[in-house]
Amino acid sequence: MEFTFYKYQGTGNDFVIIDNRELFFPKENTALVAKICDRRFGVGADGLLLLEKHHSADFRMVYYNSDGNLSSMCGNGGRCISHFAKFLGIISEKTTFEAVDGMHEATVEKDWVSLKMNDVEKVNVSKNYTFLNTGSPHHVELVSDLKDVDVFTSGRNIRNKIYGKEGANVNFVAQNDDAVFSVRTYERGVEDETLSCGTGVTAVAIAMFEMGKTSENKVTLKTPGGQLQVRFEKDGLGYKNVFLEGPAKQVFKGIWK
Ligand SMILES: N[C@@H](CCC[C@H](N)C(=O)O)C(=O)O
Repeated sequence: MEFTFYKYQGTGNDFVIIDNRELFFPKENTALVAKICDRRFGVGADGLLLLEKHHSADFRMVYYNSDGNLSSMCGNGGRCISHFAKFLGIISEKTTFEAVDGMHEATVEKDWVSLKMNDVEKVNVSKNYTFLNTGSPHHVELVSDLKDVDVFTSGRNIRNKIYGKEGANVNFVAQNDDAVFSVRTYERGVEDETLSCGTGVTAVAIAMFEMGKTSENKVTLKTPGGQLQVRFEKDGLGYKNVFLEGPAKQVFKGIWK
């Protein structure tokens, strides 16, 4: 099977994106998705995104983790696919699209994408960590030695021992300044540390506000792959008008054979 694909990265979280408006892609073929995402036998990516037609919105986003399975919302993927929709001429600057967790709005200005995330209903703060869902489930834990954390081993243990079969993504965080945090994330479905996670940094920003670590509602998140901004409004027990903002880039185009 031969088809054109595009490779994108958003702060180092990388994706293969395919224009599937003609519905040619075999969506049930998880082995093919995993092979495309394999860094030695395929293109290599943290995930694969399909752009499809939608009856009322600009497009639909279908997201697979690199293990080949469909998953929950991907924030950096949402920013990259919005950039791709502009590249295809489906949208100009602003878009509304549907993802697995519902409708999203985004604005694309050159290689900078602002993505509206879903409202967060509640944040569970416990003694050693905070858990919340920003479209995907996230464990957030403050650490004193971020650069020395074994993200793979500790992240995998937490993902499996606390969250069981369904799992969760695990974010380790250090505070740099009042509204600046560094984050390293173990991603479920990639089963490794990635260079950045959009729903993860969104979860970190909100968790830090909820825990009283910052009083700012616009937070800078530094990841190993680059810098993102998250802004939000507190709304009762939850959060609304949550925006994830940062760079997204098309890095190459290829033919899968
Ligand atoms: N990289 C993503 C998160 C993708 C989903 C996650 N791996 C999961 O299965 O929960 C992001 O940028 O949000």
